[in-house]
Amino acid sequence: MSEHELKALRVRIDSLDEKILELISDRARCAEEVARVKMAALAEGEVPVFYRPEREAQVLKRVMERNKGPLSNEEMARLFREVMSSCLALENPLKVAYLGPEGTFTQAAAMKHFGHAVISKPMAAIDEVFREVVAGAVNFGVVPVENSTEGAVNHTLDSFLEHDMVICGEVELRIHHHLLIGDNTKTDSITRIYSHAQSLAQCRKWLDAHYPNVERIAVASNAEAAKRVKGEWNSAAIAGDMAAGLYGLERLAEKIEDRPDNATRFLIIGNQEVPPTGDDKTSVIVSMSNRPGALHELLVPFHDNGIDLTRIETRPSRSGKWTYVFFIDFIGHHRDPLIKGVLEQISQEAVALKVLGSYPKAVL
Ligand SMILES: O=C(O)C(=O)C[C@]1(C(=O)O)C=C[C@@H](O)C=C1
Repeated sequence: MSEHELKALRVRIDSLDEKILELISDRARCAEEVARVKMAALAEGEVPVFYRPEREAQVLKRVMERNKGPLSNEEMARLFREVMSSCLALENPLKVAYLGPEGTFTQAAAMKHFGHAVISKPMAAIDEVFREVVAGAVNFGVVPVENSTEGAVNHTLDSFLEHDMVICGEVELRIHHHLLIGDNTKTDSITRIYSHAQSLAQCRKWLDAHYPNVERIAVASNAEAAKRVKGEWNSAAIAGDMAAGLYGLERLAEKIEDRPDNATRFLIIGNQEVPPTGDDKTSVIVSMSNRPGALHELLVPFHDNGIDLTRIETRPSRSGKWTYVFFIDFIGHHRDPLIKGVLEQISQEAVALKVLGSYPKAVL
């Protein structure tokens, strides 16, 4: 390509950027107007709701449907995600707590869901994320709930039994683990590998094949593992891109997870009910009496009404030894008449039924 051609293309890019800049500013001014309208419509004592996950899901879906390339739908939606995040911050910046410390996959999930224009607060444990939301110190919390290789995150499920919380959204994140080392690491003398227990489990086969005799040490988070490696010459960590970047570590081996489709699902918890979008999921907790056929009775109404169950998990209940509660996720919104009917049917048979929330299916 000649210098002349390159120059001409850059002039075109500059002119397009000016237009994009103007359009983004117009959009931001529109969001400011939206905030004004929302405030004006408030009844006395009513609290304004600036964040509208159902609307955000619609905006992102529309972008993906209309996108003609060359950028992929996901890439384009990510750009709009950030534009919307900045527009919302103009209306009212959100405070979001997540399972920290900085550099965890949960932080990456929080950024994927809310964009970067939020005030984020790392918490030391899942239960603390719940408490922070209950106390009203933040608007929303982000916690992991299941991994495609290792299954349920029991701390999160159990926290729902203790706190009254609304699930306002879900995020799915592809999890890629790397073996990370610091500037001082002697690669032929590695005697210990740090990571979170779930990540060690997700890379078990790779570790058996490549580092069979190296001690595996479970620590509180992948970010904590990365932090430790910085000060030790004989250790490595298993963690993701965010932790590697944060602590300036090098990738000795990339994408070492045993399953290439390894993914984790996270939930957004808050106090805000989310209206239907037409493409929603609902999560409920049900406890049944301990008698033969109880689980069958619970599942029949879903089957009879053709409702798609996406997940069912059992946890010990807090009310007695060998009694259980079921966490069930299914497609639909609890305000849909069909779902309403099914939930009424179930509550007649159940000891207790609690709707944890209906929320838009993950868009990205
Ligand atoms: O439509 C709204 O209610 C807005 O506040 C605007 C907007 C946006 O930028 O599109 C911003 C924040 C909301 O979470 C949803 C959408």
